[in-house]
Amino acid sequence: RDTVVATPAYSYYDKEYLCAVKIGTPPQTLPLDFDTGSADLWVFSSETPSSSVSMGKAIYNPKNSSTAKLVTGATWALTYGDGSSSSGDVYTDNVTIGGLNVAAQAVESAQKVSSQFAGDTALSGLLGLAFGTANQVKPAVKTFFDNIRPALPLPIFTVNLKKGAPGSYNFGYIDTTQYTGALTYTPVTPRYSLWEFGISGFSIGTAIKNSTVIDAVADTGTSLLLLPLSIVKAYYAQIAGSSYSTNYGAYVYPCNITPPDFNFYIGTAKQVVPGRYMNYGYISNTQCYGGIQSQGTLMFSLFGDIALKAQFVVFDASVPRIGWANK
Ligand SMILES: Cc1cc(CN)n(C)n1
Repeated sequence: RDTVVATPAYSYYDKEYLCAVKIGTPPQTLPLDFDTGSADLWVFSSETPSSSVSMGKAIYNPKNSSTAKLVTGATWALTYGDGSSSSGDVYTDNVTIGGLNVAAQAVESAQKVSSQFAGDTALSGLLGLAFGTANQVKPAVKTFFDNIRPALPLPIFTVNLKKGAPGSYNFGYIDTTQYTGALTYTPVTPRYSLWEFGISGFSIGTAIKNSTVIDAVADTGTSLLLLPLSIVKAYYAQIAGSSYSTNYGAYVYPCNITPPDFNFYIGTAKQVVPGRYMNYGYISNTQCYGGIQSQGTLMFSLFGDIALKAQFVVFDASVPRIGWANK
């Protein structure tokens, strides 16, 4: 069964989830951040300035791989929603995830990385799982999922991230033991080549449902749950002692309080993000960084890891559609 373990890095607050990916011959294993919010597979490599490569970080060295081939003239450059960036050139090489192997997968080698990546001692790159039309290589290359898709029994992958514990990405099948209740599907509109879907409403704690359609993107590469400011304000209004910290540019709350659940609705199905999942880390002895924050000027809400770790999610490219279940 083609599954790969997703281990939380900085597991106190689950900043990101990393999966072991084997690249080259003989295989070089790198921990990559699987990101449904982007479509490039890029890695720290022997071409990355050593000043940007933290001690002990696994890198890809194409010179040590008998199956590596430079893609002459191909280049890439990425800037993510949080302002981080990277760029470089491109090789093809053997890439294996779980039991799945792609012989000539485009592997984007970083010749430049921004300070956020240089300062991240855990990850060795990203593996994009958004739609291939978002790939930033010139000329464009295929994502791992697009390459492996014809070999899968079903054109899907599932995401089962967990709070402070390893979860899993499964390719081509649904493990029905990974969730409770029913899976509820809703269409995906890949307007921006992203896994963009509509939720039919939300509720805070035990309050009744607010029926309002919200445009959202499921993004495993984003740590938080980013929502419209009006909803964020209504949420923190339920937490005595919470406030907006201009210092952090974020809502914070007293760590000794368990926040209310945040519930979102897929059709009529209620999907729960438990309040105990909302602690994104201590910023002092008493104040904690909230897992729900404002989406600001973004044209959609971002359902990042704070929401995803409470759910079992099916990313189904056949329609496309996305399926949600509590667990
Ligand atoms: C590195 C990275 C990935 C993502 C989500 N797609 N962000 C916001 N930053």
